[in-house]
Amino acid sequence: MEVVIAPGSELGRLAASAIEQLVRSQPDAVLGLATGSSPLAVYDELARRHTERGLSFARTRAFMLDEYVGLAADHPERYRNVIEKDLVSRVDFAPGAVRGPDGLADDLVAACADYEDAIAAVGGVDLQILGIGTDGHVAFNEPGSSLASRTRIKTLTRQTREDNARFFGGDVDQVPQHVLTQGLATIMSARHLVLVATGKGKAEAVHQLVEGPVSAMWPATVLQHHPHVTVLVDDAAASRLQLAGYYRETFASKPDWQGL
Ligand SMILES: N[C@@H]1[C@@H](O)[C@H](O)[C@@H](COP(=O)(O)O)O[C@@H]1O
Repeated sequence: MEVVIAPGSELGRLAASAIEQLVRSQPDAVLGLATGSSPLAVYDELARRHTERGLSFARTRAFMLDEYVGLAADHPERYRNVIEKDLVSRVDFAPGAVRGPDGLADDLVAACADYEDAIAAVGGVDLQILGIGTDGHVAFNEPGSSLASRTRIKTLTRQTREDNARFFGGDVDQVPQHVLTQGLATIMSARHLVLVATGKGKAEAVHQLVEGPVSAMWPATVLQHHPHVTVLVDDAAASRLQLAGYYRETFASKPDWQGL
């Protein structure tokens, strides 16, 4: 696991560079997209590179991590609509190239299985962008999630609904209780995981993710078993890391050509 501690403004550029390198060398790459505030700087930077440098996603496919169950098709907080606004509408993905779990399906269990099949059918995700919840969830894999889980229905914790209430006018009761989410094993199948976390509120989750014991109580800790993980954090999110000095030194002495 590589930990990079850098100013918030730099984190988006680092993640975007990893994506640019992948997409330029492999235009039909498969990306994994996350919603939430953490990846926004990455998406802003990708949109800028698309406009200014001609970075194209015309042959790239993408899969989203998760979706609320039951939000109307035109609800602004439906993750499919959020990613459309934050990234898809600003670059040049082909129609239908970006997919998410169908939180409006009549048969949610079948929709989860179909989603797993769709990811497998394109050969899996090459680079997955991730955020992390204050309770250590990734996607919507809440504490207690099986470390071997696949895409399925989950019930959100009160904590996550309170954290996400800011997107629903501050009203926690408007945040759906149920979601469809890629499982931890689904996420672990991606070839490169790039997790972005900023702010003091994420410091304990980041400490557990990088330095804690692997446990379903902090679902993100399963990433310690993945061979290629990049954790991009600002100073505040890094503030509880015990080996912060070592991570800083390691990154400072890394040759440029190595990439993330
Ligand atoms: N399902 C999403 C996660 O994918 C995201 O990583 C997390 C953190 O969100 P944010 O980046 O807004 O703090 O919360 C949400 O619940």
